[in-house]
Formats: sequence, C-alpha cells, structure tokens
Amino acid sequence: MSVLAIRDLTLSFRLWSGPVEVLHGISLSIARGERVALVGESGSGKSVTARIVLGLLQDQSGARIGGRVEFQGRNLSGMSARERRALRGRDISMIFQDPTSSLNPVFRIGGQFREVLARATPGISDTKARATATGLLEEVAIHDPARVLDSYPFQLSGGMNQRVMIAMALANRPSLLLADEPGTALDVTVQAQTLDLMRTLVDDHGTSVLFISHNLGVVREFADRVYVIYRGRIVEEGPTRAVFEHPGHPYTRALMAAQPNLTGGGLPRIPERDPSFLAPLVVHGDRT
Ligand SMILES: Nc1ncnc2c1ncn2[C@@H]1O[C@H](COP(=O)(O)OP(=O)(O)OP(=O)(O)O)[C@@H](O)[C@H]1O
Repeated sequence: MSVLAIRDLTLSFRLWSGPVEVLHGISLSIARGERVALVGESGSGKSVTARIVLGLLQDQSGARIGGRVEFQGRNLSGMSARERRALRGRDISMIFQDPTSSLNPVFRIGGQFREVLARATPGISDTKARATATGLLEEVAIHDPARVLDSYPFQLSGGMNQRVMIAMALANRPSLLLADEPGTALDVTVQAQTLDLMRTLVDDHGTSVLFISHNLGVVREFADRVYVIYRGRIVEEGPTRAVFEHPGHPYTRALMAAQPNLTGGGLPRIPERDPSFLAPLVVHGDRT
C-alpha cells in the first residue's frame, strides 16, 4: 500500500475577480521509504499540493478541493479538522526552506522540542522530553545538545537551525516527510550538508519523502522518482534516472536547459505559453 496516494486532485480559489484553477487533476503516489520529487517552476502548484497533504488548505474558505488524497489508505477529506491536525507533526511532518519560519523565535529550542514530542506522547515529562531531544540532536550531528536546547533560534546559525528543524520534523518518526526546498535560504555548502543529513536519516528510519524543488540538480541527487509539474498538471513522471536520461516532455527539456548549475542560483524564466508544453503526459514505464 502507498503511504501517500493522490488521485485527480483539483484545486481552485474563489477570488473577488472569479475562480482561479490552480491544480487540474494531479495524481501521484509514494511507497514506503520512497523519496519522490515534485519539480516545477515557481507558481506551478508544488506548495499548494504540499499544503493539501498537510491538511492545511481543506478548511480554508475560498479554496475548493476535488479528487482524493489518501494517507496510509485513509481519505484526508473524510477526516475532521481535528483528525488532520493530529496527523500533522506526528505522522506527517514538514521541513521548510527557511528554518526561522517554522521555529518560534520566542521559545527556547528545548521547549519547542517538548511541544513536538507531546503531539505523539501527551503529557511527556520535561526530563524525558529533554533526554529524547538530546538524542535527536546528536542524530543530526549536533555535538553540544545541552547548549542548543537552552538557546533561542536567533542565538544559533542558520545551518544549526536547519539541523534542529530536521531533528524536530523526524522527532516522532513520521511515515511521511514533506520537504519544501530545504536549505535554499542558506548557503550552498550548508544546503548540501542539510540534504545529506536528511537523506541519511530518512533512509535509517524508512521515512517516505515528498521533496519539492525547482532545482533539478538537487532532485537528481535526492529522489528515487520524479514528477514534473507545469501549471497545475503533471506532465512527466518516472524513475529519476529515466527522466533525466530521456526527458520526454518539452517542458522537462526546457527545465533542464534552464537548469541552474549545482551551486544553486535561480531558475531563468521559461518562455510563457509555449504551445508545445501542452504535449500529453509522459510516463516512464519502470515504476520501481
Ligand atoms: N491562497 C491563495 N489564493 C489564491 N491563489 C493562490 C493561493 N495560494 C496559492 N495560490 C496560487 O496558486 C498557484 C500555485 O502556487 P504554489 O505556491 O503552489 O506554487 P509553487 O509551485 O509552490 O511556487 P514556489 O516555488 O514559488 O513556491 C500560484 O499561481 C499562486 O498564486
């Protein structure tokens, strides 16, 4: 059974100017322990897909969601807001581009760990939470966990906060980790270290990952399988190697041609409304 199965997902926003269709029926699945990338340029619909999987858009007025999202065989749309909230941070967690956006600036790291751990173990004692957090920080190669637990995020470097965020995201051993271009807010060396660390940890724990990125170089290093999204539609999917060696869709080829080198950098604009991008979905046969 897939950890995540998305079928025909549609999303539109009701704006004062009228409805805006954002996702046009995307389908995607992730097996246990699999690392899957969703790659596409800015505005293609990657983040909204992640927000739906996290259950964050379902209750937003003005957002209309169709299709099906199943997490471990359970339909997210059939769950109450409370049930979805319970999944977040426990069974499904997320790592963001910028660690400062998800760490709370006014609480020490130790207190924030306690809160995260309490989602899976309500009423966990301070001593137990601190011992568990210490172990988790050691796992992400932080050598002085006591100091870090007693610090506020602003007292730590960006790279250190990123490690803390990875440790927190994996604290409750979630089945699914969503990673939205982790480390892009940091320098390239730290970004590479962050990705290495994340890969090692998810491998160790058999965590499935949905990795969101516009950087094909990073995707090639990290993902087992790739979905290419263009304007709310999946235009190509397949094992990473097959997609990179034989990109079948004109949009994938354009993304590759415009690829920033592995040292990062922004993605140059892709020509607007190139009619060839309306070519049909390309699926690479081997789904292993
Ligand atoms: N709350 C909202 N109301 C209206 N439109 C929205 C809302 N959230 C997202 N959108 C639109 O949905 C589209 C997809 O946005 P999304 O953030 O998923 O893109 P993305 O692929 O993640 O881009 P980026 O790489 O820049 O984060 C965009 O056109 C965006 O303007």
